[in-house]
Parts: sequence; structure tokens; C-alpha cells
Amino acid sequence: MIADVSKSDKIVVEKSTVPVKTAEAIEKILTHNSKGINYQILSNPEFLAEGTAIEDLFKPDRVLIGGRETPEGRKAVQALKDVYAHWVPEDRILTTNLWSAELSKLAANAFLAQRISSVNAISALCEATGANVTEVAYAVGKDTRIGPKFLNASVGFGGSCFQKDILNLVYICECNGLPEVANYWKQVIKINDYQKSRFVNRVVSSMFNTVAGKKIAVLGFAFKKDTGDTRETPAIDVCKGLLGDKAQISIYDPQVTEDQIQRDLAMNKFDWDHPMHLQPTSPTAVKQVSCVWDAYEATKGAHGLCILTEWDEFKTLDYQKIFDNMQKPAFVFDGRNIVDPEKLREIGFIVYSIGKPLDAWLKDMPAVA
Ligand SMILES: NC(=O)C1=CN([C@@H]2O[C@H](COP(=O)(O)OP(=O)(O)OC[C@H]3O[C@@H](n4cnc5c(N)ncnc54)[C@H](O)[C@@H]3O)[C@@H](O)[C@H]2O)C=CC1
Ligand SMILES: O=C(O)[C@H]1O[C@H](OP(=O)(O)OP(=O)(O)OC[C@H]2O[C@@H](n3ccc(=O)[nH]c3=O)[C@H](O)[C@@H]2O)[C@H](O)[C@@H](O)[C@@H]1O
Repeated sequence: MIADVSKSDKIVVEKSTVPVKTAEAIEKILTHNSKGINYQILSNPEFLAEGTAIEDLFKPDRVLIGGRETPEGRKAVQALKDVYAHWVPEDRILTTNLWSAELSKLAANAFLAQRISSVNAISALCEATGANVTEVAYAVGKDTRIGPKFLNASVGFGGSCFQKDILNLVYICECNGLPEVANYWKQVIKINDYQKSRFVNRVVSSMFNTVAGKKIAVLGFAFKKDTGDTRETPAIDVCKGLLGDKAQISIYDPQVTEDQIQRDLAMNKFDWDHPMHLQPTSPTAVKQVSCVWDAYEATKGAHGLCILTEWDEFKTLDYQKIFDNMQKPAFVFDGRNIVDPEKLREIGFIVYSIGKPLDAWLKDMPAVA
């Protein structure tokens, strides 16, 4: 398409996260259709995160531009650098060769996801030993070589990119004859899957080894707060796990629509990556799932409540009111460590917080149902 409409030399910029060597494929296609026009392909991966996109755009940690190491390539890199120089300090604009730029984006996402899987792996050990994952993460993160960010234990990471990008990295390693490296990165996803099923097991085993016919309130469905995006959200796996044991689920998320939730729960794994026009227009509603527009409504008459997204409003709910309207014993399973377990225990809840010392009730129950 670019070749069809171009009338003068062009710089083509890759912003998407792509397999290493994609620029080469683009270059070949454009060159073969060029009609005498010259193209320079640059890799300029996007590092913004959802929920903080504008801030990330205005104040990026770094901007990365990769290009061909030829005079024309360097000129194209400089042209794009000049655009960013309008608002990004020069020392934050990094220039590299094309393949380094493409690979750096995959590597950055893999490192970020690896940190979460690392702290989540430690959270399982904390529960087994009486350590507190928040204290451990704080102590570990105080080492300036490690740093404090991205060490929040959770029910698992989600979002459209981490899993996709790691699988991309794994595929590239396998294609390049590096199975050991591929297996190393695969483990980050395996731990993420383990964390989600571990959470479901905790819910089921705590509630007398079954949630069949029990009402479970789910607070939060988006993959993180401040977005309505549900792609690869851990809530999908947790809800499917609970539905597998025949729970009745009542979901409240401030941003996600009922239609989206039903669509997500009706879809097979990885179908999220299919364009909307290939998805069923009216998916069969999952009958045991209801979606409500209020946390109090979701928890009314519930046997247990699961917090799956760290929305700020969940921190300030009236948990006494929630407790009064729930079945007893009333359970809270905090998949984001946003509530104070001690305060909730004082109210009367049985509380499970990821990676925190278990209360007496949970200690007596097997970790796996
Ligand atoms: N969403 C985010 O916060 C960030 C996304 N990225 C990267 O940006 C890219 C786009 O991400 P999103 O906008 O979130 O995805 P998206 O799913 O909203 O948009 C992707 C678009 O590509 C189209 N598409 C998919 N396969 C195609 C194909 N084979 N041929 C032509 N078009 C195709 C889809 O129909 C869709 O319109 C991805 O590579 C992602 O990794 C990078 C940083 C942040
Ligand atoms: O390539 C992309 O699309 C983007 O992917 C991530 O951004 P995003 O997925 O929007 O959100 P994150 O803030 O990274 O969170 C991802 C997941 O990890 C979880 N998470 C994050 C941090 C943490 O400490 N613990 C944790 O469980 C979040 O809840 C969420 O489910 C990266 O942070 C961006 O730099 C990158 O540009």
C-alpha cells in the first residue's frame, strides 16, 4: 500500500512490537515494488503502558531508534531523532542498529514479565513459610541493582503484550536453534499460568473443596486498573477455573462492559488476538455469570469475593457493609494485595492475600483442592 501511493523517497517507521528481522521483510517488499523510490525502514518501538500512555509519551524513560548502518540509514535515524528532540532530552534518545531496536522491545517486555513471575514464584514460597511477599519484595528492591518497581505480587500478569511478546521471543529462539534459551523464557509464562491456577485452587480449597452452586463476587475484570482492556486478563482464567467447578459468578468492573466479559468467557484461549470482525457477534452468554454495576450488588449474598484488578475504588469500599450482606463464613481472596488483611479479619472475614502469612483457617486447608 505504501509503495502504491508513494511519489517520493520515504522513511517507514515500525512502531509495533515485531519479530526481529521484520524490517528486512518490509524492506524487501517495498524495494520490489518501489518504482524507483528509496525506502528507509526504521525500528522505533513503542514503550508506553496502558493507563499511563500520555505521561509515557511526554516523559519517556528512553526513545529507541534503530536503522541501517549506511549513510542513508543514519540520515533517516537523524530525521526521526529530530522529531523527538522537540520534547525528549537528547540523552534519552538511543540509536542502534535495526535488529537491536527490534529485539530490545521484546527483551524489555520479557524482563518486565520475568520480574512479575519471579516475585509471584516467591509469593508461593512465602505462603508456605510464613514470610510476607510485600516485605520480601521491599527488601529485595532496596538493592539499587534490582530496584523497587514492578515487584508487586499478583494473581498474574495480563495484557495483550507480555505473553505475546515472550512467545514471540521463544519462537525466534527456537528458529535460531536456541532451545535452552527458548525454555528459559517459556518458564516466565508457565509461572504466570501456575499463579492463576494456584489462586483458583486456594479459593476452592478454602471453601470446603468446592464452589459448586456458591456465589462468588469478582471485583475487577480488566488486566490492570485505569483501563477497560481485558486482553489476556488473569480474570478470564480465574473465572473459567471457578466456572469449571460450577460456581455462580457475579462480576463488577468499573470499565468493562457485560458484553465484553461474556465474549471473553465464551472465547477459547488466544482467540482474543483475532480481529473483532472474526469474533462471534452475539456470543452465547455464560449462564452462571452475571455482570452488575456496583461492588455491593456483586457481593450481596455471596459466599466469597475475589479482587482481580487493583482499582482504587476497591480500597475504600465499606467492607463492614459487604460482610453484613454476605453468607458466612465470608471469604476475601485478594489477588492484588490492595486490602488490609488484618482490618478485614477484625470485621470477621477469612482473608487470603497473595504471598502473605495465611490465617488459621487457610493453614488447615490443603493448598490444592
Ligand atoms: N496496547 C499497548 O499499550 C501497546 C501496544 N504496543 C504494540 O503495538 C501494536 C499494536 O497494539 P494494539 O494497538 O494494542 O493492538 P490492536 O489489537 O488494538 O491493534 C492491532 C491492529 O492490527 C490489525 N491486524 C492484526 N493482524 C493483522 C494482519 N495480519 N494484517 C493486518 N492487520 C492486522 C488488527 O485488526 C488491529 O486493528 C502491537 O505490536 C503491540 O505489541 C506497544 C506498546 C504499547
Ligand atoms: O508492549 C506493550 O504493550 C507494553 O506492555 C507493558 O504495558 P502494559 O501491558 O500496558 O501494562 P503493565 O503496567 O506493564 O502491566 C502488565 C501486567 O502486569 C501486571 N503487573 C505489573 C506490575 C507488577 O508489579 N505486578 C503485576 O502483576 C499488571 O497488573 C498487568 O496485568 C509494558 O509495561 C510497556 O512498557 C509496554 O510498552
